[in-house]
Order: sequence, then structure tokens, then C-alpha cells
Amino acid sequence: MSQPLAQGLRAQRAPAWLEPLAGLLGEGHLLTSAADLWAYARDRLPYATFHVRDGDLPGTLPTAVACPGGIEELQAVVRLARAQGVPLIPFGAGSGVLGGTVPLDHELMVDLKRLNRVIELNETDASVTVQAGMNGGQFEAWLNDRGYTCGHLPQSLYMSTVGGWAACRGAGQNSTRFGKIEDIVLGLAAVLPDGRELRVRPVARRAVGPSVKDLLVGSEGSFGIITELTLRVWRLPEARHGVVLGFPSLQAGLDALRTVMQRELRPAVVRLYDAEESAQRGKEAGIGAALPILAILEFCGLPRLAALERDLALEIVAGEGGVVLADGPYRHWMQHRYESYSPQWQSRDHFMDTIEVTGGWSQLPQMYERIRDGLRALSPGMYFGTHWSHVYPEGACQYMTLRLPPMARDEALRLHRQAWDVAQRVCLSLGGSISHHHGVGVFRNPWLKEELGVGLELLQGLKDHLDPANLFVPGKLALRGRAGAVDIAAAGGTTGEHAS
Ligand SMILES: Cc1cc2nc3c(=O)[nH]c(=O)nc-3n(C[C@H](O)[C@H](O)[C@H](O)COP(=O)(O)OP(=O)(O)OC[C@H]3O[C@@H](n4cnc5c(N)ncnc54)[C@H](O)[C@@H]3O)c2cc1C
Repeated sequence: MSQPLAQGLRAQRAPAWLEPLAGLLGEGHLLTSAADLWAYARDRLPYATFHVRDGDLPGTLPTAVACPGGIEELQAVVRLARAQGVPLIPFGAGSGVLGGTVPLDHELMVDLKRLNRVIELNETDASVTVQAGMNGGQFEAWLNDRGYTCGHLPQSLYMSTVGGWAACRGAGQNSTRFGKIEDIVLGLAAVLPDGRELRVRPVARRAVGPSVKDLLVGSEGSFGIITELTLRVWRLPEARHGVVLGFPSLQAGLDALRTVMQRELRPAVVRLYDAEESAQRGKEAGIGAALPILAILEFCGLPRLAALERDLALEIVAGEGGVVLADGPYRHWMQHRYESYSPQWQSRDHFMDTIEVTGGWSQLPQMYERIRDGLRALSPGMYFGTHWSHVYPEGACQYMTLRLPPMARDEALRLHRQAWDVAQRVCLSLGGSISHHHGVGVFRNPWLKEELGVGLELLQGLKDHLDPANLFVPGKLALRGRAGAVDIAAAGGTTGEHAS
């Protein structure tokens, strides 16, 4: 502890546990400087960005940041926190966009980035075991060097950790072929709130009751800290065939994608853009009045098989009036696929956010139109663009971008929250799911009760059992918060119900 404690630190907590914590972590691995505490007071939740760029905190400062160097050290941190009643938040890389790592009550941040080793590549079982704090980009590069990919390639690949992928139940850009992270995780290890280690051995499949693994995957740190993951791996594809398509209508594009999936073809990349986004990306390729809708498909794998799948898909596309266009938009997308676009808008005082939901094919057209019309009614100046990626035989992820022009922050925050409410409620009313892969964090709390029904009580019961003192990531995942903690939902004036 080389720096004085920052403002916002709760003085009564400091003497009780900071010194022993510093002792067990060793020199340089407990951060308490004001700069460090500010850096860990937010993630990529846009609501947090809107506050931080004005010099405000979205929640509170953390009390300190612990950086354990191994599993036993992490267990010791958890036991000390439990003994002292210290709330904590596991921290991967802070790329979450729902406020999962935003401290609401001066929590201790537990940064996992020192747990950053690949433990074993098992080429016979086609699996790799990796520590949870490893950077996603470094992990994928390590695999690529050996001829493999883990198939999970989120846009945030280089700014996220492997553990964060599993904790948030994320989806990579090739998920249509390789699955979401819950399809890729074979086994895991985690430290529970009482300090014990939970291990789920990696096996192909099992039938021993409900999946314990899936209690951790998607629990966003509330039930335990994931320390190790065993993931599926695939050989790097020998061939890639990217195609760019123009469709005469959005419905024709949706129907083509549905048929491609229901005929059991396996594109790795599927992206269908609405007219707004198509116009921005596809003009040079031929998007216009006759073909207002752009789509990108990629098939990969063994050269003959990938080419055959592409050709079969193109027959389906032609049946819906789709036309193959010049491949500029595919090459552009490949080149920029890991870049983040939000800073360019947010640094210019715009209020930008993205909302991803899941709908069945029968629900998606209405889901799109009702959300679009609802947002236009709310604010005619709001930008609204949508694409459909992460596609299944049953339905797809609908990924929406909203952008408000510069305006007074209070007014923008009110419109921003109302826009979320419209999108989530339309989705619920049509029977979809309010999140496909970004997770819940704190910002989605208001809509979880309607999403999960009695299921939310089951999660709360499990939480109460595992973590009776409510120390792991309190107040997130719509689970009970701590008395006196910042309530971001209430601060935003949402009309939704809060579970706490
Ligand atoms: C520009 C941009 C693009 C994005 N693109 C995608 C995308 O394509 N696909 C996608 O799925 N997401 C995407 N995201 C969201 C985000 O990157 C993912 O949710 C990512 O998986 C979070 O990983 P992280 O390591 O940064 O987690 P953090 O933000 O550090 O943590 C997120 C949550 O998980 C918990 N947590 C983190 N690590 C652990 C652990 N080891 N054990 C238990 N709990 C843990 C935290 O407490 C927190 O609640 C994007 C975000 C940005 C900013």
C-alpha cells in the first residue's frame, strides 16, 4: 500500500482488513491510489460513461483493488472478505456493458488478470484448459499459433478475459457455427463465497441432475469466482468463403437466413442489416432502392465442404430474391471486426448505447418494428439501426444501436432509460428474451423479474444459500442489494420493478 486511501473510502472499514489483505497479496498487488480506484469505478456501461465524462461516478469508488496471483491467494482473499464482511466484485477486463463491475457500495475489486496461463491443450479431446483472467486476444493467438481456435471471437476479444466471457454468457461473432460460450465451456473451477473450490470436470456430456456448470456460466460473479475453464477447440479453418448479399426487403433477408439455418447449413458469420445500417455499409457494393437490405455470410472449414455449404445457401438466397454483391463490405467488416465504435460518438457528447435481445423468427419482424416505432415516438432525433447476427433454426439475436444527439445530460438520461424500457418491454410482450449475450449487470435489473418470473426466486434462494452475507457482487443480476448501496435503476427513474 504505497498510496493514501482515496476519498470515498469508508474509514471504519479500512483498519479492519486492508493491512492483512495487503500482507497476503504481497508488494504491489493491492491498489488503493485515487487513480486506481477511479479506474475501477466503471465498466463500459454507457450510463457510466455519460457520468464519467462529466467527472461524476456512476456508483461509488471501490475501497481497494486486490490482484491475487494464484487460486490459493484468491481463496485467502475470499476467506478474509467473508470473515470481515467485505463485499467484493470479481473484475476481468471491465469491458462489460451492463455495469456488472460498477461498485455500488465501496466493494473490494478482485482483479483476476494475474491468473493468465494456458494450463493444457488436449489435442485428443479437442479441449483447452485456461485460467480465467487470461486476455481473450492473447488466448486466441496462443491457440492460433498451434493451429486451433476456440471459436469464441467477440468484438471485444482484445479487451475482455476468458472468465468474463463465461461469467456474462457471451457470444462471439462466429457463434452461429461454434456456439455461444455456454456451448463451448466443457468444465470449470470456481471459488465459492465460503472460499471452497468448486470443480466441474470437463466431459463431453453428463446426466447427473441439473447442470452445476450452468449455475456458474452467466452468474456474473454472484455465485462464485471462475478461476479456470476448459473450452472446446477446433482446427483453424482451411478455407473461408465470405459473401455479400443484397435483398429486396428485410422480410426476404430474414426468411433467407431462417431457411439457411433450418436446412442445417452452418455459416460461421451471419449479419443481416436493416435499411438504416445497410445504407451506411453497402452503397458502394450496390445497396439502393431495389436492394435496400445488406447481408454478410461466411462459411469456413474444409475447403470442399465450406464451398458446398456456401453454394447451397446461395440457392436459398436466390429463392428469396437475394443477389450476390461485390465483397467490399465483407472485407471491411473482417478488417474492423474487433474495433469499438462507441468512443467516437461518446467523446462528441452523443449518448450512444446498444441493446441486444433474442426473438423467434415469428416474433422478430414485429419486435423490430414496434421497438423502432416506439423509439421514434419517444425522440424523433434518435438514431436507431439494427442488425441480426447469432442466428439459430429457432430465431436470432436482434442487436440495436441507439444514439441521441448532444443535449442536456438529465434529458438524455431520461430518454435513454425510456428507450431501454420500450425495447425491453416490447421484447417481453412478444415472448422474446431481454438479453442474448451482454448479460444483466445492474442496468437490466428492472426487467429481470418479468423475464424470469418464479425463476428469479430460485436464483435468489441459491444466492442466499451460497452467500448468506451477500458479499459477492451484491445488487447485480437483479438479486438483493445491500442497504444504503447506490440504486442505479432508481437514479435513472425507470418504471420497472426492482427485485430488492
Ligand atoms: C466494444 C465492445 C464490444 C463488445 N462485444 C461483445 C461481443 O461481441 N460479444 C459479447 O458477448 N460481449 C461483448 N461485449 C461485452 C463484454 O466485452 C463481454 O461481456 C465480456 O465477456 C466481458 O468480459 P470482461 O473480462 O471484460 O468482464 P468484466 O467486464 O470485467 O466483468 C463482467 C461481469 O462478469 C464478472 N466476472 C468477470 N470475470 C469473472 C470471473 N472470472 N468469475 C466470475 N465473475 C466474473 C464481473 O464481476 C462482472 O459482473 C462488448 C463490449 C464492448 C465494450
